[in-house]
Amino acid sequence: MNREKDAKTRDFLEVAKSCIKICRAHGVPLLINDRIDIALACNADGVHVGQSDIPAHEVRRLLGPNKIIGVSCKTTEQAEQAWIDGADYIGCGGVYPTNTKANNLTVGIDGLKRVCLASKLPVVAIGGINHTNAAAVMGIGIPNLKGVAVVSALFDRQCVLEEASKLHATLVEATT
Ligand SMILES: Cc1ncc(COP(=O)(O)OP(=O)(O)O)c(N)n1
Ligand SMILES: Cc1ncsc1CCOP(=O)(O)O
Repeated sequence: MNREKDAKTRDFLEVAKSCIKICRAHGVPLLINDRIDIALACNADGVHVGQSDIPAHEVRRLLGPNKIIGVSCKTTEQAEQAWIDGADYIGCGGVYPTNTKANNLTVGIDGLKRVCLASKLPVVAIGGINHTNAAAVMGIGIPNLKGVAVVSALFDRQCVLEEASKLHATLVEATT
């Protein structure tokens, strides 16, 4: 996921194009946060939108049937709408408090469970997740909870690679 909240459009596109090259080389899909124009310009694999961004049904109309669309949902009603709008997955959170996103309501593990149970879509948990609590999140044991998304657990640390390995090991243990 390429999430650039303050970048100039041209700079964002350059970063996205660099990310696409790396992702393609490793067989990893790249989604762009919020920006359909950037996703189209760099031929990304999809877009993730929040509740105050362009509605997912418009994203689907613009990107066509083959791109991946994710929608942030905190409630069962939003999850239902994401399904109707043609989303491919739901991002649900913040599961725990986070400093990464201002004024972000924390839904907790209970909110995450409600959204998972209300939808047929795969769900990714987000917000305050790191290698110390990822096992507890995945441990709720609801089949359509497919993973976690993190920002500060990797990028607010000294070594991204080391933190990614720790988180990866935790997730492998929690899900096998
Ligand atoms: C998997 C996943 N979930 C949620 C988000 C956040 O998207 P959004 O609600 O649009 O919030 P901002 O990132 O724009 O602040 C995400 N990017 N990925
Ligand atoms: C983008 C977003 N949406 C819900 S919480 C969040 C930020 C998650 O960041 P972190 O992993 O640093 O808590």
